[in-house]
Amino acid sequence: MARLALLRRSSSGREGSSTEDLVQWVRQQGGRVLPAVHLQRQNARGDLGLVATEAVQSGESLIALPPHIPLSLPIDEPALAALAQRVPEKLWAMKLGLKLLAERAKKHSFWWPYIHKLPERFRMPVFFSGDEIQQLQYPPIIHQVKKRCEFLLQFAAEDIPNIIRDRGNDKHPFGGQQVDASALGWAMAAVSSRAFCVKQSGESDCPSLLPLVDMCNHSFTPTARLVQHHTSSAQLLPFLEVVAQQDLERGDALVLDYGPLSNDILLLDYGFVIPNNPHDRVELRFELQLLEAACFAAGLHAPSSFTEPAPWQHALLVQLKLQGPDASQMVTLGGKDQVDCRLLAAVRLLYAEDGSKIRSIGVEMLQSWDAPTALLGLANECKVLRTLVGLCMLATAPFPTSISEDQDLLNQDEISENIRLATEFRTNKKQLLINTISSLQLRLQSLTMQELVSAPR
Ligand SMILES: C[S@@+](CC[C@H](N)C(=O)[O-])C[C@H]1O[C@@H](n2cnc3c(N)ncnc32)[C@H](O)[C@@H]1O
Repeated sequence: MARLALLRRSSSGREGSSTEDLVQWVRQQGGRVLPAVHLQRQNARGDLGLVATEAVQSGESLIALPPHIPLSLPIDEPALAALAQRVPEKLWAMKLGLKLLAERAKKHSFWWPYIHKLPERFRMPVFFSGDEIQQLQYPPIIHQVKKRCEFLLQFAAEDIPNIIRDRGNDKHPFGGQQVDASALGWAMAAVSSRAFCVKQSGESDCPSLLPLVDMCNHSFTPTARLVQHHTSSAQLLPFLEVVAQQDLERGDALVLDYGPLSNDILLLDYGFVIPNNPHDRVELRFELQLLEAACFAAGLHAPSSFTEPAPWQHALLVQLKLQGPDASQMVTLGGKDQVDCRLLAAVRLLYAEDGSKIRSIGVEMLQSWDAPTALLGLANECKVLRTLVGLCMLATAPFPTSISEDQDLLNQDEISENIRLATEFRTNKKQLLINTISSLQLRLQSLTMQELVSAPR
């Protein structure tokens, strides 16, 4: 796969300028920034973040933006709008990214003080080399990264030249400047890692870049929150506000919760991962052959239903949308519930001898761990748990390195940032599977105890 060259920008960028410029610009534009709020460099890489330099009380307004400051859709220029229409809906960040690129190309863009403060490089895996992408070791994410790279390369090589040819050079969407796959990748990464969903006047949600607010880093235990006020554009303040979520001490970071995001999304869209992320999962495609292999891995004999489900079992798998024309076969391992509820129900029903009990308890209940006793009997539930453990073991197979090998690599100072990120990503996935195996085994132990207690003497 072709590597996207790192973007070179003509301006001096964020490294050459004061962190106060952006705060001053927001104030000049009618925004409010509490004097205690400061933009600071976080590390040698030049990453920025907001901190409180004095104590702040919970509920205090930290930043307030008027409605004209956010950079958001729609796109007014026809050539750019036509280009944005060619972007698939799920790559929404690219649509706003096109507008960001067009503004960056303008000599006197209103948003220049903001654009100039954006990072020059991003750490998302679309900027990795082919080998670094392979180091992620997790097929679903490798697939997504390759698709994004292909899109960027194709959009730069075909869609942009086609629009310029159709519309003429005088209506060039980027003011005559050449935009290659690397520049597109920069814009998509800038938007995906910084845009917030904001309600527009028509009440529809719209991704928007919020200058200064987007200098808040992420935490699942945030110290601040974003509040949107309903205001007409005639009213100046406040439109969007960052409010202290708790009392802040001098030196506390202003961190927002970006949402319940998995490490897949954090890596692809933000270029970082969170260890023990409660929203992370491992994805699998539901296939009976895989479940059969999981039985064997768990040392169980797979009943014939695993190769040929009875008609009533097939009907229930269709109802769970794991088989049939409307099937969506992606299921997950990990998280609070340990496994996808549809997967739990499927394994339970495949081990059941007849459908009468399931009909009485209902397919909803079959998907839940909440029943006080084993739903279809202790023997059934033990086999279900062992099969799910076997499935987790199989899910570790695509990872060629062990967690301890990953740790050894992470302990080396000289590894590149990309390899470090890829290794952190894959080791977290493996840890998630190990945690899931432990939780399932704990359930199994407690069931075995119940079985012993209830067994006739
Ligand atoms: C909305 S921006 C926040 C400001 C950013 N630090 C900057 O220098 O412009 C989001 C980016 O900040 C970084 N970031 C935010 N929260 C982070 C976290 N908890 N751990 C690591 N990086 C984080 C990531 O690079 C992410 O793409």
